[in-house]
Amino acid sequence: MKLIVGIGGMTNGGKTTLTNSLLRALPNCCVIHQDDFFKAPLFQPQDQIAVGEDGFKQWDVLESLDMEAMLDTVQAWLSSPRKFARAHGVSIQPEASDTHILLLEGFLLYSYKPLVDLYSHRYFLTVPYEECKWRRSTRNYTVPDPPGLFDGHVWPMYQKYRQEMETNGVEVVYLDGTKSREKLFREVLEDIQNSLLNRSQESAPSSARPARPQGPGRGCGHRMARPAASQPDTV
Ligand SMILES: Nc1ncnc2c1ncn2[C@@H]1O[C@H](COP(=O)(O)OP(=O)(O)O)[C@@H](O)[C@H]1O
Ligand SMILES: NC(=O)c1ccc[n+]([C@@H]2O[C@H](COP(=O)(O)O)[C@@H](O)[C@H]2O)c1
Ligand SMILES: [Mg+2]
Repeated sequence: MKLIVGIGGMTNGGKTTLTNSLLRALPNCCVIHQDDFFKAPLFQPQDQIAVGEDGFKQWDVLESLDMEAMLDTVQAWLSSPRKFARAHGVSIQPEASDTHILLLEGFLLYSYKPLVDLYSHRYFLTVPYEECKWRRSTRNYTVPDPPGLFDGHVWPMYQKYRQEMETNGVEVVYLDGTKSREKLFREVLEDIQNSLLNRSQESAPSSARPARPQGPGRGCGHRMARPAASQPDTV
């Protein structure tokens, strides 16, 4: 069984933190970070990040990422998760050797069409504008934010891509990034574990299947919904 889990959402929503915790807890789990696909490799002055009319380098647009290369990496995992795991130093747990999980983590995961239907789960972390801006001001990116980048480029691009995602009807599970790290981790871990359980029961012979629990409360999968206007960002 192969599961591709997207940990997406806004910059500084807590994606990398959550992903690292899940990576340690899930069996046979590999990760691909979208940040590794910026068209600006470290220590390479000739990067391909355009400068916009606003004067800012356009880091937060899809064209600044080599999404074809990211897709190729996902395809490599899909064609042989064992080989991929071995190459990335992930050892296969014998008691779960048929389960393979790939975490995709990044701020524009659901805006690239060839990837959108490959996810088994699409999570989307958000925090309010003020919290996002504050967290961002404490970060040290490889290329430091110039003054005004957040309000002039980062936030408007976040709003544009999220709006597009909603207009295109991409279904995501929203996660409140102001919850504690532990709470978010438990919530998502439980959700993924439930779907592993459900899938293994579905593939088992019907005589061997235990009865399923009824009603809500099985993880947070029931909150998978079309993005609605009830998810505003407080600016
Ligand atoms: N649940 C949380 N509550 C409070 N702060 C958090 C939480 N998750 C992450 N952070 C902090 O927010 C900042 C951004 O987290 P990070 O995981 O790097 O976000 P992202 O990858 O979405 O940009 C870091 O300083 C991190 O320690
Ligand atoms: N990794 C890099 O090379 C690099 C450089 C400049 C800006 N960034 C920023 O990284 C952000 C995405 O990463 P986070 O979602 O972890 O914040 C984008 O908002 C972008 O502005 C990354
Ligand atoms: Mg990150």
